[in-house]
Amino acid sequence: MNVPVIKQIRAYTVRGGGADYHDQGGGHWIDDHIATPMSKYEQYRQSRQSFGINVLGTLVVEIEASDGTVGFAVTTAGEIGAYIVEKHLARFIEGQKVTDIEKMWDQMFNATLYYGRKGVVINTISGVDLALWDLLAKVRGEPVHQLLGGPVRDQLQFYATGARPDLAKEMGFIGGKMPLHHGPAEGEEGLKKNLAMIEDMRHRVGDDFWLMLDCWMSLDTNYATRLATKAHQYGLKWIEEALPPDDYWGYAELRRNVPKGMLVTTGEHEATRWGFRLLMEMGCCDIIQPDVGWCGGVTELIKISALADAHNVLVVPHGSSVYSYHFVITRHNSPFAEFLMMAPKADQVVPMFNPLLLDEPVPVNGRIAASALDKPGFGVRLNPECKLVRPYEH
Ligand SMILES: C[C@H](O)[C@H](O)[C@@H](O)[C@@H](O)C(=O)O
Ligand SMILES: [Mg+2]
Repeated sequence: MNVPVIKQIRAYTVRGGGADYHDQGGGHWIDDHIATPMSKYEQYRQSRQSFGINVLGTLVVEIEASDGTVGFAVTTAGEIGAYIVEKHLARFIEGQKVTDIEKMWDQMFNATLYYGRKGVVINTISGVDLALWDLLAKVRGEPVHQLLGGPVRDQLQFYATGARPDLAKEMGFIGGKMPLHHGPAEGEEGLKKNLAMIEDMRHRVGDDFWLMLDCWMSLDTNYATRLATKAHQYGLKWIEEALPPDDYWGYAELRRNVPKGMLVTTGEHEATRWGFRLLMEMGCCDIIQPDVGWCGGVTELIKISALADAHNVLVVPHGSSVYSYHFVITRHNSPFAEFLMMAPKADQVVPMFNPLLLDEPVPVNGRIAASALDKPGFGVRLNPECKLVRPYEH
Protein backbone atom coordinates (compact mmCIF):
# COMPACT_ATOMS: atom_id res chain seq x y z
CA MET A 1 0.00 0.00 0.00
CA ASN A 2 1.47 3.36 -1.00
CA VAL A 3 1.69 5.40 2.23
CA PRO A 4 2.44 9.13 1.86
CA VAL A 5 5.54 10.43 3.64
CA ILE A 6 5.86 13.70 5.49
CA LYS A 7 7.36 16.46 3.37
CA GLN A 8 7.44 19.35 5.82
CA ILE A 9 6.42 20.42 9.32
CA ARG A 10 5.85 24.12 10.03
CA ALA A 11 5.24 25.94 13.32
CA TYR A 12 3.33 29.21 13.68
CA THR A 13 2.24 31.41 16.54
CA VAL A 14 -0.95 33.41 16.96
CA ARG A 15 -2.31 35.64 19.73
CA GLY A 16 -5.79 36.39 21.06
CA GLY A 17 -7.73 33.34 22.23
CA GLY A 18 -7.35 30.09 20.32
CA ALA A 19 -5.70 27.25 22.19
CA ASP A 20 -4.25 29.69 24.74
CA TYR A 21 -7.78 30.49 25.80
CA HIS A 22 -6.60 32.57 28.77
CA ASP A 23 -5.30 35.09 26.22
CA GLN A 24 -8.48 37.21 26.26
CA GLY A 25 -9.29 40.90 26.29
CA GLY A 26 -10.28 42.82 29.44
CA GLY A 27 -13.50 42.29 31.40
CA HIS A 28 -13.54 38.50 30.84
CA TRP A 29 -14.79 36.23 33.67
CA ILE A 30 -11.68 34.04 33.14
CA ASP A 31 -9.41 36.81 34.43
CA ASP A 32 -11.50 38.20 37.29
CA HIS A 33 -9.79 37.76 40.68
CA ILE A 34 -9.39 33.99 40.31
CA ALA A 35 -7.31 32.28 43.02
CA THR A 36 -3.93 30.96 41.89
CA PRO A 37 -0.58 29.99 43.46
CA MET A 38 0.39 33.66 42.84
CA SER A 39 -2.51 35.01 44.91
CA LYS A 40 -0.24 35.22 47.97
CA TYR A 41 1.24 38.29 46.21
CA GLU A 42 -1.38 41.04 46.39
CA GLN A 43 -0.25 42.70 43.16
CA TYR A 44 -0.97 39.50 41.24
CA ARG A 45 -4.34 38.74 42.85
CA GLN A 46 -6.82 40.59 40.60
CA SER A 47 -5.65 39.33 37.21
CA ARG A 48 -3.94 36.10 36.15
CA GLN A 49 -2.64 37.92 33.07
CA SER A 50 -0.73 40.21 35.45
CA PHE A 51 1.54 37.29 36.35
CA GLY A 52 1.63 35.96 32.80
CA ILE A 53 -0.96 33.20 32.43
CA ASN A 54 -1.17 34.12 28.74
CA VAL A 55 2.50 34.73 27.93
CA LEU A 56 2.87 31.62 25.77
CA GLY A 57 0.09 32.17 23.22
CA THR A 58 -1.06 29.56 20.71
CA LEU A 59 1.22 27.24 18.73
CA VAL A 60 -0.12 26.08 15.36
CA VAL A 61 1.60 22.98 13.95
CA GLU A 62 1.12 22.23 10.26
CA ILE A 63 2.36 18.97 8.69
CA GLU A 64 2.31 18.44 4.89
CA ALA A 65 2.50 15.00 3.28
CA SER A 66 3.88 13.96 -0.11
CA ASP A 67 0.33 13.60 -1.51
CA GLY A 68 -0.41 17.25 -0.64
CA THR A 69 -2.58 16.48 2.39
CA VAL A 70 -2.03 18.94 5.27
CA GLY A 71 -2.79 18.12 8.89
CA PHE A 72 -2.70 20.73 11.64
CA ALA A 73 -3.39 21.21 15.32
CA VAL A 74 -3.19 23.96 17.93
CA THR A 75 -2.00 24.00 21.53
CA THR A 76 -0.57 26.34 24.19
CA ALA A 77 3.14 26.79 23.50
CA GLY A 78 3.64 29.94 21.39
CA GLU A 79 7.09 30.91 20.21
CA ILE A 80 8.91 28.52 22.56
CA GLY A 81 6.95 25.70 21.00
CA ALA A 82 7.64 26.96 17.49
CA TYR A 83 11.38 26.93 18.25
CA ILE A 84 11.25 23.36 19.61
CA VAL A 85 9.30 22.15 16.55
CA GLU A 86 11.51 23.81 13.94
CA LYS A 87 14.92 23.42 15.59
CA HIS A 88 14.50 20.05 17.30
CA LEU A 89 11.44 17.92 16.54
CA ALA A 90 11.30 18.43 12.75
CA ARG A 91 14.14 15.92 12.25
CA PHE A 92 11.97 13.10 13.67
CA ILE A 93 8.96 14.01 11.51
CA GLU A 94 10.10 14.89 7.99
CA GLY A 95 10.64 11.85 5.76
CA GLN A 96 8.56 9.58 8.01
CA LYS A 97 5.48 7.69 6.79
CA VAL A 98 2.25 9.37 7.98
CA THR A 99 1.34 6.08 9.70
CA ASP A 100 4.42 5.89 11.95
CA ILE A 101 2.98 8.04 14.75
CA GLU A 102 4.09 5.79 17.63
CA LYS A 103 7.75 5.90 16.52
CA MET A 104 7.66 9.68 15.94
CA TRP A 105 6.15 10.23 19.40
CA ASP A 106 8.78 8.03 21.07
CA GLN A 107 11.65 9.83 19.34
CA MET A 108 10.25 13.30 20.15
CA PHE A 109 9.78 12.34 23.81
CA ASN A 110 13.15 10.63 24.33
CA ALA A 111 15.08 13.28 22.42
CA THR A 112 13.66 16.03 24.69
CA LEU A 113 13.83 14.03 27.94
CA TYR A 114 16.86 16.01 29.09
CA TYR A 115 14.90 19.27 29.06
CA GLY A 116 11.26 18.23 28.74
CA ARG A 117 9.10 15.65 30.56
CA LYS A 118 6.32 18.12 31.40
CA GLY A 119 5.10 21.66 30.65
CA VAL A 120 5.70 23.49 27.40
CA VAL A 121 7.87 20.74 25.85
CA ILE A 122 5.13 18.15 26.28
CA ASN A 123 2.56 20.75 25.14
CA THR A 124 4.63 21.09 21.96
CA ILE A 125 4.97 17.33 21.45
CA SER A 126 1.19 17.12 22.01
CA GLY A 127 0.63 19.71 19.28
CA VAL A 128 2.79 17.76 16.83
CA ASP A 129 1.04 14.52 17.80
CA LEU A 130 -2.43 16.02 17.28
CA ALA A 131 -1.37 17.36 13.88
CA LEU A 132 -0.08 13.86 12.97
CA TRP A 133 -3.45 12.31 13.90
CA ASP A 134 -5.25 15.02 11.91
CA LEU A 135 -3.00 14.29 8.90
CA LEU A 136 -3.32 10.49 9.05
CA ALA A 137 -7.10 10.69 9.40
CA LYS A 138 -7.33 13.13 6.47
CA VAL A 139 -5.13 10.86 4.32
CA ARG A 140 -7.58 8.05 5.11
CA GLY A 141 -10.62 10.33 4.67
CA GLU A 142 -11.87 9.46 8.16
CA PRO A 143 -12.63 11.36 11.40
CA VAL A 144 -9.99 10.80 14.08
CA HIS A 145 -12.52 9.06 16.35
CA GLN A 146 -12.80 6.30 13.76
CA LEU A 147 -9.06 5.60 14.05
CA LEU A 148 -9.54 5.30 17.83
CA GLY A 149 -12.20 2.59 17.76
CA GLY A 150 -15.29 4.60 16.93
CA PRO A 151 -18.08 6.11 19.08
CA VAL A 152 -19.37 4.18 22.10
CA ARG A 153 -22.38 6.53 22.41
CA ASP A 154 -24.38 8.69 19.98
CA GLN A 155 -23.63 12.02 21.65
CA LEU A 156 -21.25 13.88 23.92
CA GLN A 157 -22.68 15.54 27.02
CA PHE A 158 -20.97 18.52 28.62
CA TYR A 159 -20.64 20.39 31.84
CA ALA A 160 -19.80 24.09 31.46
CA THR A 161 -16.90 25.94 33.10
CA GLY A 162 -17.47 29.61 33.79
CA ALA A 163 -18.77 32.26 36.12
CA ARG A 164 -22.45 31.44 35.51
CA PRO A 165 -23.51 27.86 36.26
CA ASP A 166 -27.07 29.22 36.57
CA LEU A 167 -27.02 30.24 32.90
CA ALA A 168 -25.29 26.96 31.99
CA LYS A 169 -28.24 25.11 33.52
CA GLU A 170 -30.65 27.10 31.35
CA MET A 171 -28.55 26.21 28.29
CA GLY A 172 -28.90 22.48 28.97
CA PHE A 173 -25.46 21.64 30.36
CA ILE A 174 -25.28 18.78 32.89
CA GLY A 175 -23.36 20.84 35.40
CA GLY A 176 -21.44 24.03 36.07
CA LYS A 177 -17.87 24.47 37.32
CA MET A 178 -17.03 27.80 38.96
CA PRO A 179 -13.57 29.31 39.44
CA LEU A 180 -12.46 29.85 43.04
CA HIS A 181 -11.78 33.53 43.77
CA HIS A 182 -10.02 33.64 47.16
CA GLY A 183 -6.99 31.70 48.35
CA PRO A 184 -5.48 31.10 51.81
CA ALA A 185 -3.75 34.50 51.79
CA GLU A 186 -7.18 36.14 52.10
CA GLY A 187 -7.84 34.27 55.32
CA GLU A 188 -11.22 33.57 56.91
CA GLU A 189 -12.77 36.51 55.06
CA GLY A 190 -11.83 34.93 51.76
CA LEU A 191 -13.06 31.51 52.85
CA LYS A 192 -16.42 33.03 53.80
CA LYS A 193 -16.68 34.72 50.37
CA ASN A 194 -15.86 31.43 48.64
CA LEU A 195 -18.60 29.66 50.57
CA ALA A 196 -21.08 32.48 49.98
CA MET A 197 -20.51 32.13 46.23
CA ILE A 198 -21.18 28.39 46.35
CA GLU A 199 -24.25 28.86 48.56
CA ASP A 200 -25.66 31.52 46.25
CA MET A 201 -25.09 29.42 43.15
CA ARG A 202 -26.63 26.34 44.75
CA HIS A 203 -29.68 28.47 45.55
CA ARG A 204 -29.87 29.62 41.91
CA VAL A 205 -29.49 26.19 40.29
CA GLY A 206 -31.52 24.08 42.70
CA ASP A 207 -30.53 20.77 44.29
CA ASP A 208 -30.01 18.46 41.33
CA PHE A 209 -27.66 20.40 39.05
CA TRP A 210 -23.97 19.48 39.32
CA LEU A 211 -21.90 22.23 40.92
CA MET A 212 -18.11 21.99 40.92
CA LEU A 213 -15.28 24.23 42.10
CA ASP A 214 -12.03 24.81 40.19
CA CYS A 215 -9.20 25.88 42.52
CA TRP A 216 -6.42 26.13 39.89
CA MET A 217 -3.58 24.89 42.14
CA SER A 218 -4.15 27.73 44.64
CA LEU A 219 -4.68 26.01 47.99
CA ASP A 220 -2.87 24.03 50.68
CA THR A 221 -4.20 20.73 52.02
CA ASN A 222 -5.62 22.16 55.22
CA TYR A 223 -7.48 25.02 53.51
CA ALA A 224 -8.79 22.69 50.79
CA THR A 225 -10.03 20.21 53.41
CA ARG A 226 -11.79 22.97 55.38
CA LEU A 227 -13.31 24.43 52.21
CA ALA A 228 -14.51 21.01 51.03
CA THR A 229 -15.97 20.18 54.43
CA LYS A 230 -17.88 23.47 54.72
CA ALA A 231 -18.98 23.36 51.04
CA HIS A 232 -20.40 19.84 51.41
CA GLN A 233 -23.71 21.26 52.68
CA TYR A 234 -24.15 22.86 49.24
CA GLY A 235 -23.71 19.56 47.41
CA LEU A 236 -20.37 20.32 45.72
CA LYS A 237 -19.83 17.45 43.27
CA TRP A 238 -16.05 17.84 43.06
CA ILE A 239 -13.19 20.03 44.18
CA GLU A 240 -10.77 20.43 41.29
CA GLU A 241 -7.02 21.00 41.21
CA ALA A 242 -6.95 22.23 44.81
CA LEU A 243 -3.16 21.81 45.14
CA PRO A 244 -0.03 22.35 43.01
CA PRO A 245 0.42 19.42 40.54
CA ASP A 246 3.52 17.98 42.23
CA ASP A 247 1.90 17.65 45.66
CA TYR A 248 0.81 14.03 45.18
CA TRP A 249 1.06 13.52 48.94
CA GLY A 250 -1.27 16.47 49.61
CA TYR A 251 -3.83 15.20 47.11
CA ALA A 252 -3.79 11.74 48.69
CA GLU A 253 -4.38 13.30 52.13
CA LEU A 254 -7.12 15.60 50.82
CA ARG A 255 -8.89 12.69 49.17
CA ARG A 256 -8.81 10.74 52.44
CA ASN A 257 -10.35 13.65 54.32
CA VAL A 258 -12.98 15.22 52.05
CA PRO A 259 -16.59 14.47 52.99
CA LYS A 260 -17.91 11.13 51.75
CA GLY A 261 -19.42 11.52 48.30
CA MET A 262 -17.38 14.56 47.26
CA LEU A 263 -15.00 13.83 44.39
CA VAL A 264 -11.40 15.06 44.16
CA THR A 265 -10.23 15.77 40.61
CA THR A 266 -7.00 16.98 39.02
CA GLY A 267 -4.61 16.44 36.12
CA GLU A 268 -4.91 19.29 33.62
CA HIS A 269 -1.31 20.32 34.38
CA GLU A 270 -0.05 16.71 34.65
CA ALA A 271 1.75 15.05 31.74
CA THR A 272 2.52 11.57 30.34
CA ARG A 273 1.51 8.10 31.48
CA TRP A 274 4.07 8.30 34.30
CA GLY A 275 2.58 11.45 35.84
CA PHE A 276 -0.92 10.00 35.75
CA ARG A 277 0.35 6.64 37.05
CA LEU A 278 1.65 8.50 40.10
CA LEU A 279 -1.68 10.31 40.60
CA MET A 280 -3.60 7.03 40.44
CA GLU A 281 -1.25 4.75 42.36
CA MET A 282 -1.03 7.31 45.18
CA GLY A 283 -4.83 7.54 45.33
CA CYS A 284 -4.83 11.29 44.60
CA CYS A 285 -8.12 11.66 42.75
CA ASP A 286 -11.36 10.10 41.56
CA ILE A 287 -11.30 11.68 38.09
CA ILE A 288 -8.22 12.59 36.05
CA GLN A 289 -8.49 15.58 33.71
CA PRO A 290 -5.62 15.45 31.22
CA ASP A 291 -5.58 18.14 28.55
CA VAL A 292 -4.91 16.30 25.28
CA GLY A 293 -2.96 19.33 24.06
CA TRP A 294 -0.74 19.32 27.17
CA CYS A 295 -0.42 15.67 28.39
CA GLY A 296 1.33 14.23 25.33
CA GLY A 297 -1.38 14.23 22.67
CA VAL A 298 -3.74 11.45 21.56
CA THR A 299 -0.89 8.90 21.39
CA GLU A 300 -0.17 9.41 25.10
CA LEU A 301 -3.81 9.87 26.14
CA ILE A 302 -4.56 6.36 24.79
CA LYS A 303 -2.02 4.99 27.28
CA ILE A 304 -3.18 7.24 30.14
CA SER A 305 -6.82 6.31 29.57
CA ALA A 306 -6.15 2.55 29.50
CA LEU A 307 -4.23 2.85 32.79
CA ALA A 308 -7.10 4.85 34.31
CA ASP A 309 -9.64 2.27 33.12
CA ALA A 310 -7.70 -0.45 34.94
CA HIS A 311 -7.82 1.71 38.09
CA ASN A 312 -11.57 2.44 37.69
CA VAL A 313 -10.73 6.13 37.36
CA LEU A 314 -12.78 8.32 35.01
CA VAL A 315 -10.97 10.35 32.35
CA VAL A 316 -12.71 13.69 31.73
CA PRO A 317 -10.23 15.69 29.67
CA HIS A 318 -9.66 19.36 30.45
CA GLY A 319 -11.43 21.54 27.87
CA SER A 320 -9.51 21.09 24.62
CA SER A 321 -12.22 21.42 21.99
CA VAL A 322 -12.36 18.89 19.15
CA TYR A 323 -9.04 17.40 20.22
CA SER A 324 -10.68 15.85 23.27
CA TYR A 325 -14.15 15.30 21.72
CA HIS A 326 -12.81 12.73 19.23
CA PHE A 327 -11.24 10.85 22.14
CA VAL A 328 -14.06 11.09 24.69
CA ILE A 329 -16.69 9.79 22.23
CA THR A 330 -14.66 6.54 21.88
CA ARG A 331 -14.03 5.77 25.56
CA HIS A 332 -16.42 4.13 28.06
CA ASN A 333 -14.55 5.69 31.01
CA SER A 334 -15.04 9.17 29.59
CA PRO A 335 -18.80 9.60 30.09
CA PHE A 336 -18.88 13.39 29.69
CA ALA A 337 -16.68 16.30 28.64
CA GLU A 338 -15.85 19.87 29.63
CA PHE A 339 -16.93 22.94 27.69
CA LEU A 340 -15.23 26.20 28.59
CA MET A 341 -17.56 29.19 28.27
CA MET A 342 -15.40 31.63 26.36
CA ALA A 343 -17.97 34.43 26.08
CA PRO A 344 -16.72 37.21 28.43
CA LYS A 345 -19.80 37.03 30.67
CA ALA A 346 -20.22 33.23 30.28
CA ASP A 347 -23.72 34.02 29.03
CA GLN A 348 -23.61 32.39 25.60
CA VAL A 349 -22.03 29.44 23.84
CA VAL A 350 -19.15 30.39 21.54
CA PRO A 351 -16.49 28.02 20.10
CA MET A 352 -13.94 27.10 22.79
CA PHE A 353 -10.90 28.04 20.69
CA ASN A 354 -12.62 31.08 19.27
CA PRO A 355 -11.75 32.68 16.83
CA LEU A 356 -9.01 30.34 15.57
CA LEU A 357 -10.90 27.25 14.38
CA LEU A 358 -13.61 27.32 11.71
CA ASP A 359 -16.27 24.54 11.84
CA GLU A 360 -15.58 23.98 15.56
CA PRO A 361 -18.70 22.19 16.85
CA VAL A 362 -20.37 23.68 19.95
CA PRO A 363 -22.85 22.06 22.37
CA VAL A 364 -26.55 22.59 21.73
CA ASN A 365 -28.60 21.94 24.86
CA GLY A 366 -25.31 20.78 26.41
CA ARG A 367 -24.75 18.07 23.80
CA ILE A 368 -22.86 17.42 20.57
CA ALA A 369 -24.03 14.53 18.39
CA ALA A 370 -21.33 12.03 17.44
CA SER A 371 -22.35 12.61 13.82
CA ALA A 372 -21.18 16.24 14.15
CA LEU A 373 -17.64 14.84 14.37
CA ASP A 374 -17.92 12.85 11.12
CA LYS A 375 -15.54 14.94 9.04
CA PRO A 376 -11.97 14.00 8.04
CA GLY A 377 -9.35 14.55 10.73
CA PHE A 378 -10.52 16.64 13.67
CA GLY A 379 -12.95 18.34 11.28
CA VAL A 380 -11.82 21.93 11.73
CA ARG A 381 -10.03 24.55 9.61
CA LEU A 382 -7.80 27.47 10.56
CA ASN A 383 -9.53 30.83 10.38
CA PRO A 384 -7.72 32.77 7.61
CA GLU A 385 -8.56 36.00 9.45
CA CYS A 386 -6.18 34.96 12.25
CA LYS A 387 -2.71 36.21 11.39
CA LEU A 388 -0.17 33.40 11.80
CA VAL A 389 3.52 34.19 12.28
CA ARG A 390 6.30 31.66 11.54
CA PRO A 391 9.06 32.87 13.88
CA TYR A 392 11.63 30.17 13.02
CA GLU A 393 12.43 27.95 10.01
CA HIS A 394 14.63 24.89 9.64
C1 LIG B 1 -11.55 28.19 35.27
C2 LIG B 1 -10.15 27.80 35.67
O1 LIG B 1 -9.65 28.80 36.53
C3 LIG B 1 -9.22 27.70 34.48
O2 LIG B 1 -9.16 28.94 33.81
C4 LIG B 1 -9.64 26.63 33.52
O3 LIG B 1 -9.00 26.76 32.30
C5 LIG B 1 -9.29 25.20 33.91
O4 LIG B 1 -8.81 25.02 35.20
C6 LIG B 1 -10.48 24.30 33.64
O5 LIG B 1 -10.62 23.29 34.33
O6 LIG B 1 -11.23 24.62 32.67
MG1 LIG C 1 -9.37 23.09 35.99
